[in-house]
Amino acid sequence: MNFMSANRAVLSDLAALDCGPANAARSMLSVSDAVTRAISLSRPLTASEDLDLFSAAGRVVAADIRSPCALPRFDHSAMDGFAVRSSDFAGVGPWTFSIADRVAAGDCPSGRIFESGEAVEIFTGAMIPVGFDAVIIREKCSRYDRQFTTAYRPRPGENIRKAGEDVDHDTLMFKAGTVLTPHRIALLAATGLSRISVVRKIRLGIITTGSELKEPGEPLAAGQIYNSNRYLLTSMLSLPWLEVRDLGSTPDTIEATTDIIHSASTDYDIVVTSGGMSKGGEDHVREALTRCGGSLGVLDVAMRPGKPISIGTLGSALFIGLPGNPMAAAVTLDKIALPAIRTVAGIAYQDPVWMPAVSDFALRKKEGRLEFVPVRLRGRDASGTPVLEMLGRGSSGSLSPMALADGLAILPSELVTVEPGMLLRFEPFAM
Ligand SMILES: Nc1nc2c(c(=O)[nH]1)N[C@H]1C(S)=C(S)[C@@H](COP(=O)(O)OP(=O)(O)OC[C@H]3O[C@@H](n4cnc5c(N)ncnc54)[C@H](O)[C@@H]3O)O[C@H]1N2
Ligand code: MOO
Repeated sequence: MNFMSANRAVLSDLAALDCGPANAARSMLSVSDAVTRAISLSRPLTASEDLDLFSAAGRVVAADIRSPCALPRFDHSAMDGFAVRSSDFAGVGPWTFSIADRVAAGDCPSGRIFESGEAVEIFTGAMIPVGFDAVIIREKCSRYDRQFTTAYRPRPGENIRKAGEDVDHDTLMFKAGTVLTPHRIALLAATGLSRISVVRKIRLGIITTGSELKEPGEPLAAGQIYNSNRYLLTSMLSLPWLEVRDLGSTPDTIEATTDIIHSASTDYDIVVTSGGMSKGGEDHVREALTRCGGSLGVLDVAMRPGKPISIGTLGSALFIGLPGNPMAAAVTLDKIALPAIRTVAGIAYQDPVWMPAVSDFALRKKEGRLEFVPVRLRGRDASGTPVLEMLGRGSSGSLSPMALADGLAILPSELVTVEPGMLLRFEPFAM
C-alpha cells in the first residue's frame, strides 16, 4: 500500500484497513473476521432482573422500553416573564397589558378565560394558561404594579416548550441491548418509570496462568515477576453490567490449568485466561480447554500485538484465551474479546470511536498484520488534524507505552512503511 492509498484507506471502515494475513500467514484470521467469529460464538444471556433507577445505571436494557407519557408532559414556559397572546400585538408598539394572574412551576393555572389585553406573570417551568401562545421575558418589559409595557413583539410559540416536543407518548425510547448511561437514566426518570428490566449481570471469571507470577507485595525470587495482567484485566472489565471474579493464578502445568478451567466452566458465563496461549512446552491453555470439552473458533489472528488470542466455547460459557504479554492482553481484550463479551450482555456491536490523525513518526512493519501502536496526542498540524507521537512499539511485554498513551494508532495490514505526515486511524482510549 502506498502513501496516498493509505491516506484514503484510513477514512474507510476497519475492514478496508484489514486485508488480513499475507501469503506467509494464510492460516491466520483477519482482525475483522476474528471479531465477527467471536461475536457468533457468543450467546446473549436471556435472564433479567427488575431494578430501581439507581441500581439500573450502567446496566443493559432487557426488553424494549416505550414512553408511558409525552415529554414535556404539558406546554410550559422556558423563561421567567409574561404569558401573552401574539394576536394582541396589533399596530405599532409599545403595548401595555394588565397582569391578570400569576403561575409558578408546580401551579395549576386557574382555567379562567383571559380577555384581550390581559397577560399572566409566569415562571420557568410553569404551565401555560389556556389561550396564551407566547412568553415575553421580563427583561423586555417595564412593570408598574399590576401592569407592564413592552416594545417587543413576540413570535407565536416564543419561549414555550410544547408538550411532546422531547418525547412523544408511546414511542420506542430504548431498544433491548441499550446501556443505561446517566442521560438515559434521567430520561427514564422524567417519564416516571421507577423500575427497569435489565439483563442480569454477566458472570465472568479471570484466571491468570504462569509459574513465574507473584502478587504485588510478595517477595520475588530470581526469574519471577509480579502478576500485572490480573489487575489490568480486572480494571479493564470493571463495567456495571459485568460481575468479575478473580479466580487467581495457576502454575504452568497441564493438570493445574485443566483443573482451574474445569472448575470455572460451570459457574461463569464467560471464562477469561491470560498467558499460556502460544505453542511452547509451557503453554497449556489450549490443551486444557480441549480436556475440559471446550473448543476454539478463533485461533491466531493477523494482528500485532496479540496473534495468539483465542476464543471458543466451554460448555455453555464463552471462553477467551488472552496472550500473556501485557500489551497483547490489553489490545486483544479491547479489540477482539470485548465485542464478544458485550454480545453476551445483549449489547449490539459498535465500531470503535476513531478519528483521522497524522503520524509524526516513521517505521517499518510486517505486511499482512494489522498493527496497533500506542500513541500520544501531540497538538495539531496547520490544518487542525491531531498529530500522533509513537510511544514504543518494540515489545508487547512493555507496559509503559500503553500507560502513557492516549490511544492506539491502527496501521493497515497491507502497509509496510509509515512515514511522517501519513494519515492514520486513531482510536482514543475510553478514559
Ligand atoms: N515459538 C513461539 N513463541 C511465541 C509465539 C509463537 O508464535 N511461537 N508467540 C509469541 C507471542 S506473539 C506472544 S503474545 C506470546 C504469547 O504467549 P503466551 O500467551 O503463551 O504467554 P506466556 O508465554 O505465558 O507469557 C508471555 C509473556 O508475558 C508474561 N506474562 C504472562 N502472564 C503475565 C501476567 N499475568 N502478568 C504479567 N506478565 C505476564 C510472561 O512472563 C511472558 O514474559 O508468546 C510469544 N512466543
Ligand atoms: O502478540 Mo505477541 O503480542 O506479538 O508478542
